[in-house]
Amino acid sequence: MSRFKAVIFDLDGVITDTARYHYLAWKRLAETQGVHFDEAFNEHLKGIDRMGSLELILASSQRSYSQEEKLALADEKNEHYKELIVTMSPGDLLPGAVRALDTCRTAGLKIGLASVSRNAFTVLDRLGIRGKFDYVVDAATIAKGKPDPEIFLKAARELDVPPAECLGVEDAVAGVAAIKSAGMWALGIGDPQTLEQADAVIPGLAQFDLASY
Ligand SMILES: O=P(O)(O)OC[C@H]1O[C@@H](O)[C@H](O)[C@@H](O)[C@@H]1O
Ligand SMILES: [Mg+2]
Repeated sequence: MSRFKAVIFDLDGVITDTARYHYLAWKRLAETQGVHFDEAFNEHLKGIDRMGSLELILASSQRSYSQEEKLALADEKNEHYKELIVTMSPGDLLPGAVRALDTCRTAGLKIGLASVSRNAFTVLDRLGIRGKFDYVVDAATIAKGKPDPEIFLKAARELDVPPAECLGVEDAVAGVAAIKSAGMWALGIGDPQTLEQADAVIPGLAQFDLASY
């Protein structure tokens, strides 16, 4: 038995290691603009939507950019990202991901996906797990990205479960903040010091233990 009625998962960095591909694509883009980019800076971009991430990168640039130039740079990054994910397959599911989803299903919980990535449906299809979700938020319908709670609240509403009975799972600082401001219980994936706002933190879904939350 679980005290939750729904579990809402993030995708990138939780279910599959696309966080790595976003990192590589942003790093290349940043370097073409003369902006230094490393893992520490990337940590601030996790969970942030495409244009928001670009703004953070360009804030360190010497020059200013028109809106048209920004859209072109965002497209360039996305084309590179799409090249990186083209070979993805079910073999790219992170350890424990399918078991975690199946555990929630067996326990009778509803399962949602709250990713701000506009590539989320493509990634789910490549991983072969789209059918495991009761509801997947379409990032294109979200006005405010994480850390705003909008995406998690939308998932809860569509799943017809009150936020207080939802467990959110996230690898990003902005994502954990979004879960908490949605009034949900937050399970962090990664480093407890980085994800200090989470209610509990595990290294990965291989350690997911629904009964203990
Ligand atoms: O560019 P996309 O695929 O719409 O992704 C937007 C964001 O999606 C999030 O899931 C990632 O953590 C971010 O790194 C990424 O920028
Ligand atoms: Mg993530």
